[in-house]
Amino acid sequence: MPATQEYTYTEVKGHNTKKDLFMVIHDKVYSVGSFVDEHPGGEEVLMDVGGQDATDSFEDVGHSDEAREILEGLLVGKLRRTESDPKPKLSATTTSQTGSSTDAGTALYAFVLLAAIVAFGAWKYVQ
Ligand code: HEM
Repeated sequence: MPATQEYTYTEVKGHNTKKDLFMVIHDKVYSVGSFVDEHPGGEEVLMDVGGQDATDSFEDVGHSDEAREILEGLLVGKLRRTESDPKPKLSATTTSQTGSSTDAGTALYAFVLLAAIVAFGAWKYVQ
């Protein structure tokens, strides 16, 4: 099947059995039936997201490049969204990165403040 084939969300939903399992990751449609038994993370998790958008589940695990290569081999087409379809899922990475940069900023601020106090103490000491 050519990778340019388009599927609607309703069509993807119809493929939710172990042998005929479709899932959507980053708006692309994958047919994972042949891989279910080989998945190192087990068949259960794949069945849970069968016929659905699995972008979050797939990215949350932090799959390796090898996993992404396998994924490309399972590609059957792309998703054609209609008005009533669920919105595209965003990767959680962006949010957590913003969080950690704020933490780093706070730590730097505290460090500079502490260094100033120590410098002031040292200056007083030598007077
Ligand atoms: C067709 C899509 C998927 C492919 C090709 C795939 C492939 C793989 C591969 C190759 C691994 C071994 C570790 C690695 O290389 O990263 C792995 C591990 C894992 N996968 Fe997936 N995966 C897919 C979808 C999912 C989904 C939707 C979930 C849902 C939660 C999931 C959960 C896991 C877990 C929990 C592990 C860790 C297993 C362990 O280390 O014990 N995977 N997957």
